Amino acid sequence: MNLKDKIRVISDFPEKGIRFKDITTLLKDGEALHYTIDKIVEEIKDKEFDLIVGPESRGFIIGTPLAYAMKKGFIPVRKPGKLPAETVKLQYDLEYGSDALEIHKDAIKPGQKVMIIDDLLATGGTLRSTVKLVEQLGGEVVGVLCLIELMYLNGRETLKGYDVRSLIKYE
Ligand SMILES: O=P(O)(O)OC[C@H]1O[C@H](OP(=O)(O)OP(=O)(O)O)[C@H](O)[C@@H]1O
Ligand SMILES: Nc1ncnc2[nH]cnc12
Repeated sequence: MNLKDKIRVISDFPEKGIRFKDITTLLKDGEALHYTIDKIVEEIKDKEFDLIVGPESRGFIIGTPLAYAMKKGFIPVRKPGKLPAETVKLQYDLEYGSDALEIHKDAIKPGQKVMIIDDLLATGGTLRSTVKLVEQLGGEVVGVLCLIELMYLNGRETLKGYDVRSLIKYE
């Protein structure tokens, strides 16, 4: 299956000049969704880790079924004000705009091994912040996996030294 064919590209959303990679067309296709999660499992099965961490909101969509398939716990990293217990917070820049992310302080025990998952790597701001939040709690990031990588934005430059993998690349 060619997963790129399942992704819809929408020009000038949410701003002029952005070519938005819309995964809802992949998600609504049961075969494609199943195949996607299986492919990610295959891609990271050489890694040993305790937890999967995913940023809101599309990181939840990919990260939770993956955690289920691999029998790992899932930790949500959320936009500010959403998590109910004590958190640590980080500000970051995006391809369009800026935002902040939070994680529960007690989500990860020092020394636990973490795989970070998201749907898409653009500038790398989101995943870089997610890495920092995990490390602030003493977690060890063993890898970063994104379904889609926008190569032209060089997001992996912000993640130098980490094992960054992606399934679908846009040049
Ligand atoms: O590499 P970056 O430049 O940080 O961009 C990538 C992030 O942008 C999108 O999320 P967004 O913040 O739009 O939130 P959403 O998942 O709730 O739509 C996408 O799901 C990634 O998390
Ligand atoms: N071009 C893009 N398409 C979809 N999601 C994104 N998040 C950041 N940039 C994006």
